[in-house]
Amino acid sequence: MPMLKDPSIKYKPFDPKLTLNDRQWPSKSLTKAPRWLSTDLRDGNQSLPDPMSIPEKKLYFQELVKIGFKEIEVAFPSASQTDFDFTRWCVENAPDDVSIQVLSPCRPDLIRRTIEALKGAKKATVHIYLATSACFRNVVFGMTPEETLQKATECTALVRSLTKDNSQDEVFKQTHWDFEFSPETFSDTSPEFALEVCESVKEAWNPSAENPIIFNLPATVEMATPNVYADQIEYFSRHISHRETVCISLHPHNDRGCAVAAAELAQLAGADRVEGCLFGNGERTGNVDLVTLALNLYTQGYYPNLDFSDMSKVIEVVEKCNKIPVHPRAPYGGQLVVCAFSGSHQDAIKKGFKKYEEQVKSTGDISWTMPYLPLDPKDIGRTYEAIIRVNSQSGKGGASWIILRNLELDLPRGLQVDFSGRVQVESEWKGRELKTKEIVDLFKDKYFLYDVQDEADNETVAMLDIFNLKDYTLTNEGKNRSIVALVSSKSQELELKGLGNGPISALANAISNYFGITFDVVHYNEHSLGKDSNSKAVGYIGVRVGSHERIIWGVGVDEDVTEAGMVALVNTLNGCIRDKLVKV
Ligand SMILES: CC(=O)SCCNC(=O)CCNC(=O)[C@H](O)C(C)(C)COP(=O)(O)OP(=O)(O)OC[C@H]1O[C@@H](n2cnc3c(N)ncnc32)[C@H](O)[C@@H]1OP(=O)(O)O
Ligand SMILES: CC(C)C(=O)C(=O)O
Repeated sequence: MPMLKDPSIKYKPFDPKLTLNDRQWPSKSLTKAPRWLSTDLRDGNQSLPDPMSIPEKKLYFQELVKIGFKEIEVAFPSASQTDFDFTRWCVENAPDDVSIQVLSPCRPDLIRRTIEALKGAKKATVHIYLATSACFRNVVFGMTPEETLQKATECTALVRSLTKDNSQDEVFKQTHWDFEFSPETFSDTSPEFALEVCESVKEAWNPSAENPIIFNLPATVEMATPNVYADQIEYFSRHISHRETVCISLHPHNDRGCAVAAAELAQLAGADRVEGCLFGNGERTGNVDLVTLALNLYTQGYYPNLDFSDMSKVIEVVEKCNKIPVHPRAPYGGQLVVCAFSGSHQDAIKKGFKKYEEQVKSTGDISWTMPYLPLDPKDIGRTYEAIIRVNSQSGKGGASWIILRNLELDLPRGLQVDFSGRVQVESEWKGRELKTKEIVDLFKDKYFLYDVQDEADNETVAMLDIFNLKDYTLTNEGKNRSIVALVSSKSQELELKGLGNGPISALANAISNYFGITFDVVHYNEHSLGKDSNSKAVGYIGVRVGSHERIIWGVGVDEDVTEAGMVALVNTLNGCIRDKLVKV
C-alpha cells in the first residue's frame, strides 16, 4: 500500500509562520509587465538530462533576445568549461541593452571564476545564492542562522570588491554591474530571518534607487497555496528598508502546479521582476512558465514586453535545444490549445468568427469576444485553418468550417448537416481525425464539384459517368420560362424539356418529365466566390425526389449565377442516380 490512508503521520500542513491580517494584495490587479529574466540557459539547462551544447545555447540565446528579454541568466560559469565559454560568447555578442546574468554559490573560489567569465561585459548581473531555511541549514550545510548571515554578507562584499568597487582593473570599470542575491528556499524560510539576511546583504552591497539590488525570493520548492507565497512577498516588500533601492524578484517552481498563480499573486503583493523559463522547463516540475505569464497579461490588454508573434518558431527552438517536447496542451503555445475537435466547440467558434469578421468589417472594432478562445490565434502566428479539426466527435460546424476556409463555400445549414453525416461515417471508419485535404476531397466527391479544367477531375467525371449541363435555351412563355437543356455523360446525352416560373424550376420540371418522377426544389441559395470582378458564383440546391424524405443536395459553380444554380441542379440529379433514387 504505497499511499498512506493517514498521510498526516508523514506529511504536515505547511506553517508559513506569518500572520498578515492586513494584507493588501487581494484587492489589487495586474496592470503592467514585470521585469522578466529568462533562466532557461541556467535553471532550465541544469535540469536537462542532456544539457545544451554551445551551438544550442547560442540558438536559444538569440531566440530569447528576439522575443525581447533584456535580462538573461546565461550560465553557472563555475560549473563547467562549456558554461564558462558560453558566458564569454554572451559577453562578446549580447546586444548593448541586454544584461547577462550568471549564478554562483556562496563559495569564494567559484565567485572569482564566475566574475572572471564576465570580463568586458557591457551589462552584467552577478547572482549568488545561499539557502536560508531551517531544513537546508540543518540538513545540507550544518550552519547556524548567524553563520548563514555571515556567509551571505561576506560573499556579497567579495562580489562588490570584484565588480563595482574593482578599481584595479580598467575593463571591469566599463561594465554596468548589477547584483542579485537569492535566499534560496525563501518559501520555506522564516520571513523574519529572510529579511534579516537580506538587510545585511543590502548593507554590504550598498544599492541606490538608480541601481537597486535584486532580491530574488525563490519558491525553490513550492510549499503551499499561492496566497501563502503572496503573503510572504508582501511581508518582505513592506518590511525591507529603503524599498526604493530594492527590486523584488520572484523565482517560483511548480511542485504543486501553481507556479503561474503564485507568480501572479506575488506580483500583486509587490514583486517587480519574475524569473522563469519558456514553457516551464526547469528543476522537477519546472520553473514558472514565462509564456503563460506574458500572454495572460496580453489577453487582459497589457503588452507584456515579450513578443510571441512567431510561436511556432519559439517552440521549434525550445524543443530542439531542451530535447523535451512542448506539451500539446501547454497554455497558449501548445499545438492543440487552439484546435477544437468537438461539435459544440466548433459550432460556437465558427459562429464567433462569423460575428467577429462582420464586426471588424462593419465597424473596424477589433475587440475580441470569442467563445472558447481567449487569444486570437493570429496574434501568435497561428492560422485560423488550424483551429477546427475534424474527427468522430465533430458536428456539422467542423466540416463546414473547413469547406468555408478552403473552398470559400458558405454551406446552407441543411447541406452542412448532410455533409457532416458523410464526414462522420468516414472518420469513424478510419478511426482517426480527417485531414483538411481528405475533407475537401470528400466534399468534392459527394457533391460532384469537379473542375472541367482539371485533367484528373475530367477522368473521374468520365469514369463515374456523371452528367454535365452541356447547353440550354430558355424562352419566355407568358409569365413562364420554357427550357430545352442538353445534359451529357460519357455514355449518353439527354434532351430535357420543361416549363417553370424561372430557369431552375423549368429545369427541375424537365428532369421530372424525363424520368417520370417528382423532382421538387425545396432549397435554393447562392453567393459570390472571390472579391474581384472575375469572381464566380456558387449555387446550392436541395431537392426532394418522389416520396423520399431525404433531401438530395447539389452544388454548382459558374461565372454566371443562374448557370451555377442549374449546374447544382444537374448535380442533384447525379446524386439521385448514384443513390439509386432515379434510374437512368
Ligand atoms: C536551486 C538551484 O537551482 S541552485 C543552482 C544549482 N545548480 C547547480 O548546482 C549546477 C552547477 N553545479 C555544479 O556544477 C557543481 O555543483 C559545482 C561546480 C557548483 C560544485 O561542485 P562540487 O564542488 O563538486 O560540489 P557538489 O556539487 O558536490 O556539492 C555542493 C557543495 O556546495 C555546497 N553548497 C551548495 N549550495 C551552496 C551555496 N549556495 N553556497 C555555498 N555552498 C553551497 C554544498 O553544501 C556542498 O558542500 P560540501 O561539499 O562541503 O558538502
Ligand atoms: C538559485 C535559486 C534562485 C534557484 O534556482 C532556486 O531557488 O530555485
